[in-house]
Amino acid sequence: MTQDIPADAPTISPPIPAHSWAIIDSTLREGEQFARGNFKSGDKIEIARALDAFGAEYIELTTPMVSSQTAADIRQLAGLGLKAKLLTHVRCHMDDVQRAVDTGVDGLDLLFGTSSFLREFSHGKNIGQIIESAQTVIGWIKTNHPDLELRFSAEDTFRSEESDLMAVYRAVSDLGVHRVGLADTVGVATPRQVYALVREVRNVIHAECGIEFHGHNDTGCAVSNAYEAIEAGATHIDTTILGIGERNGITPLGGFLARMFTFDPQGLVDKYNLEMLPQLDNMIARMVGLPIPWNNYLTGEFAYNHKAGMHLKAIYLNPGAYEAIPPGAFGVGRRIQAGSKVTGKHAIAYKARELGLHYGEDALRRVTDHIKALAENDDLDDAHLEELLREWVSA
Ligand SMILES: CC(=O)SCCNC(=O)CCNC(=O)[C@H](O)C(C)(C)COP(=O)(O)OP(=O)(O)OC[C@H]1O[C@@H](n2cnc3c(N)ncnc32)[C@H](O)[C@@H]1OP(=O)(O)O
Ligand SMILES: O=C(O)CCC(=O)C(=O)O
Ligand SMILES: [Mg+2]
Repeated sequence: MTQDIPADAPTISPPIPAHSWAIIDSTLREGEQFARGNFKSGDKIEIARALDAFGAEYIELTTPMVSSQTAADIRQLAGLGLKAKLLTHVRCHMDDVQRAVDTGVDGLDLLFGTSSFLREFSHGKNIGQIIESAQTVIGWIKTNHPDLELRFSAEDTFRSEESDLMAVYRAVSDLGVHRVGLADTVGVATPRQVYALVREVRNVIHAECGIEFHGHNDTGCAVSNAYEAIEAGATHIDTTILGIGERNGITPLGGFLARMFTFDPQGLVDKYNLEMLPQLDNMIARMVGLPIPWNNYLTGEFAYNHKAGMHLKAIYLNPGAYEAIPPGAFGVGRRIQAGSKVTGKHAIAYKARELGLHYGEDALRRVTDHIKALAENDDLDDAHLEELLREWVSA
């Protein structure tokens, strides 16, 4: 983590210092719930080591209740001696917790659905019973495993009654959990709702208790909602590499980092090995057998493609004119696509100069018009463009 960001990297206000929040990467939990997420023991080690080298503060693992192989994998991951803290995600139930405390993880992420949907159709408990279970389970852990980091999340938070939520969060905070979790389980929350609810929860929990946000992307708000949670005082954000998870997934690590980079670029560089992002995205794309989407944040094939003449003129002078984030900070390069009908004379002049070719003003106009006409129905690739520019000079 030694790279420096360019002096002209843009920042926007309000500044949100990177040290005020941490990532809980859930590729090895939520990611296992993705349609194509079925990680073998070796894959899990590769993912955990890569996230650790990247600098993720926490890695969340699925519950040991899944299978005896999963429990063995958790034990193996916990024995790797990673810097990242390992958490396992379990139901608020003594059977799960007793299995989890034997795995050697650093903490448990407990959850209980609080919305009427989940109370009726998932577990059948009312709010009083949920609080009683939390008291039993958390009380037992605090007595028998006081070193474990504990989080309690109200699953489907944003479709739960506010008064129910506040009763649950107040109770678990009184029981001494380290964090409470707000989960937008079906991806329905708006950024404004997330902001307001995090602020409200902040008022009912103890000052030293952290707030975690987990956001699904069903309505395209997973990154904005994570950002709003932090702005309102959340301390931990759940991500997965490429955003993989149930349905269309959760806040993607890359998209979240892109968002936060604009507030405190140096803070991110100090915390994370950002240049590893392409390696992380490629690793998961390979393991799930799908390509990185072309428009993926930062690492998509065309995430840094510049094409229009007006853009290209400015990009050559200062890339910051059309880039919020310098691609080099995340180990990716930009592409200049000069051979299209939307190109302009400045782009063609720059391209020619790179080849050691120079045109007068009239010739530049003519060659530009020629290229635009040729590309009317099909863009020219770089090789074709270069050939044409050389021919034009020698003609
Ligand atoms: C939104 C989320 O992503 S939540 C996390 C989801 N993660 C997982 O489901 C982990 C993988 N799951 C599994 O391997 C299995 O579902 C297991 C091992 C957890 C449970 O398997 P089964 O015993 O076969 O039960 P099944 O999955 O059919 O049903 C869920 C059970 O959990 C119970 N349950 C649901 N939420 C909770 C909770 N927060 N605390 C306690 N129990 C819960 C349900 O009541 C139901 O138990 P029941 O049969 O006694 O009513
Ligand atoms: O435990 C949590 O906070 C989140 C669980 C989950 O995956 C969800 O609600 O979508
Ligand atoms: Mg989820």
